Amino acid sequence: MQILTPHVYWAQRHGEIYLRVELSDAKNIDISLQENNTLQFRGQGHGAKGDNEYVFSLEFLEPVRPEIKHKSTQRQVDIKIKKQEVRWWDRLTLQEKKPLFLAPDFDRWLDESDAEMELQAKEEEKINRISVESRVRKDPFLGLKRGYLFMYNLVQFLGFSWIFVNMTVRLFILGQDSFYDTFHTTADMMYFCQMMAVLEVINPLLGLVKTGFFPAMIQVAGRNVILFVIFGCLEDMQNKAVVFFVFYLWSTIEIFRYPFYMLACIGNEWKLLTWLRYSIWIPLYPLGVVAEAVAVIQSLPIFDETRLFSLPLPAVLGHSLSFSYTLQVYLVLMFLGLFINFRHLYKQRRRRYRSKKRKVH
Ligand SMILES: CCCCCCCCCCCCC[C@@H](O)CC(=O)SCCNC(=O)CCNC(=O)[C@H](O)C(C)(C)COP(=O)(O)OP(=O)(O)OC[C@H]1O[C@@H](n2cnc3c(N)ncnc32)[C@H](O)[C@@H]1OP(=O)(O)O
Repeated sequence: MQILTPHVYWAQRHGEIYLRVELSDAKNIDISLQENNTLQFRGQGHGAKGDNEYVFSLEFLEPVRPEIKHKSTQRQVDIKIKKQEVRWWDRLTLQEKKPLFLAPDFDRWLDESDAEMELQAKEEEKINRISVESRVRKDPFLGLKRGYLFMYNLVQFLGFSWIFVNMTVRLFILGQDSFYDTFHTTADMMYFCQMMAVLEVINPLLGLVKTGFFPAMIQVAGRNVILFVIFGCLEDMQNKAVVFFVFYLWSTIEIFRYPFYMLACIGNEWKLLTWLRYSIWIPLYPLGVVAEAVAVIQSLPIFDETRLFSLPLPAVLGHSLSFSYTLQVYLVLMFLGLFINFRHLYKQRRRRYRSKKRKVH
């Protein structure tokens, strides 16, 4: 039997070296690490020169640990060696000239920065796993909390779906005429959903969800001002077309957001739904704010006329201060709120897609 050298392919990570020896059906494999940090391989199998005994040795650039793992498959022998120190090597062998039988393993090859990202992702995954495990262990009410959130999201989903379907069907049947009685046909359900939405401000305070308190507060307070003060208190506003646009924009986002949360509660994800949840706010949010601003502007003369919620003033300053002035300040706050929440949602979107990308590597 001739003694030959097999083709060997290599790749590294910060902590390990991977060797792939092109030897199929290998047997009598003997791998050892010599004192001079040299790996000796001997084995019989089918290589480039047919069935033979194949041998090679590699003196590593830096010290490696003596425990060497290997696995022989029908196609190859995989060897995993741990580096003594976790760091990137410039090359594999001490001798600068690469042995002829050695080549990079492009199936496993990563350059240093990619390997660093992989390492970071693994580390993050480990930390996440540990924190999830410790949360599960520490929190005996986790099941109850998830159940509550699931039910909350389900109820909101059903509520907003009802509004959305109702408005869509009416739009198809009645056309533009449906704009003017949106409030009378859907307001009760919208009142219910928006009252329930107050829980979205309470949930982060109780630590039930990771949402920021301020973005949730801006969102819920902003909508409730429009629904309960502008539409709810002014009958003249209730049959305006703007109600249709406001309700339609609100319910369009929510029929995707709540099912997304429901799936998250049961540890599931549907990629298309995730994309919709983290994308359609981009056109909808500014449109929603514009629709709400139109509603506020349309309500200003009505508040001036009816003097509803006007602030009594001392006689020298006039009769009373119309609520429309408060609403003009609110109009400015609305665009500030738009800016804060747009930035928040943009960050949430980036966070979601950045961590997803890392997981893929
Ligand atoms: C200071 C005084 C202010 C007074 C107000 C003055 C200004 C008001 C102006 C307001 C303008 C509002 C305009 C608006 O009404 C117009 C519209 O809505 S138009 C329609 C489009 N709208 C939208 O797209 C907004 C929809 N709303 C939201 O997205 C949220 O309400 C918001 C708080 C803005 C952001 O949500 P969140 O921070 O929660 O982001 P995530 O969805 O990524 O969630 C973070 C993690 O928490 C988990 N989570 C959150 N909620 C739940 C839940 N209910 N159940 C289960 N899990 C939940 C979620 O899964 C995420 O977890 P992970 O990171 O692990 O994935």
